[in-house]
Amino acid sequence: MGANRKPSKQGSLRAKSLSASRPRPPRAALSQNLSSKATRTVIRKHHVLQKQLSAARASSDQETIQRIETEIRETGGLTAYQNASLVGQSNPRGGDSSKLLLEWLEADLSRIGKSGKRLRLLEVGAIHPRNAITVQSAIEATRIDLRSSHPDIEQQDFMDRPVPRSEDQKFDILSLSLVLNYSGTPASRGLMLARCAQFLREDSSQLSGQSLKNTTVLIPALFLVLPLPCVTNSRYLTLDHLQDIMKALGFAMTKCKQTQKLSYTLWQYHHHGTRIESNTDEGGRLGVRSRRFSKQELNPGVGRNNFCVVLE
Ligand SMILES: C[S@@+](CC[C@H](N)C(=O)[O-])C[C@H]1O[C@@H](n2cnc3c(N)ncnc32)[C@H](O)[C@@H]1O
Repeated sequence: MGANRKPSKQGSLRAKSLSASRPRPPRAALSQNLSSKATRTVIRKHHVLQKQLSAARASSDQETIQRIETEIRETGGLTAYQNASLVGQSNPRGGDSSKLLLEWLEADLSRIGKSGKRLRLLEVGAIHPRNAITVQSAIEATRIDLRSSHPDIEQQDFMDRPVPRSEDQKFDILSLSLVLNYSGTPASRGLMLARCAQFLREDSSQLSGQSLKNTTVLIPALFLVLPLPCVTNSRYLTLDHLQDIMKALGFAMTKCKQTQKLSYTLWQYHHHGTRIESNTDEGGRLGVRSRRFSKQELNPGVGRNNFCVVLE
């Protein structure tokens, strides 16, 4: 599917909470005594506590920080959250989101595969080391997560990962599937998106061994998966607004798919975003200023959620 600024479900007035967007768990989960209701409760509770923790940290409220940290521990912490999320990666729920990423990148992958080279991919928020990407020989994957459940997953906060200093250390593909919505504040989400740009190669065309100009090339690319209500039922974010933010960071949306629960998008990185705009001061001197996106009510109404991304 090609880029589509207004997919059919965009702007739907049906009120949906973010937690309702979590896909239902498979039978296997039920046999592990993790009912669909329990799964949703664990995920929702963890998100609420993370958000409260971010707010408490922002105001340096030590007492509240300690209380919330204790509550997170007592409710099973990141381990319980990841287990509940793993249920969502199973086939009955729609499965592993990386399958769609590979489908979208099929042409690029086949070209790269023929050249004998490999694309570098960074998967942020990898709760499991095996997914569709594992069996794709044209991809060399690096996996990170706040909590690693396997030796093939590096335990690391993406926000603390050192920014690559050379093009060689950068990636052709970044995957953030259900990770941006984990970030607790609008500003931290903006920072996370801005950070993605710093990890992507400015030009992936050298990989094919020949010029890729005049062909459909989607890399370097960011694969972003969000719960659908983040972009269809938020007071502060729409897909159009997200595209404006991403454009300022140097990204253009090339693919978009929306299911009942999730929004999948692919963004090609163009390196020169509009975030830094040239301007002149009163004396006519040329300077630069950073383009800002603040919290702005775009979609008023009851029953909406408050998911928001700002660029400060
Ligand atoms: C809901 S799970 C998503 C897992 C998987 N990507 C999927 O699509 O099903 C979110 C994961 O992202 C991880 N995560 C959130 N923020 C992160 C960050 N800043 N750096 C690394 N991992 C992060 C969490 O620890 C959690 O394991």
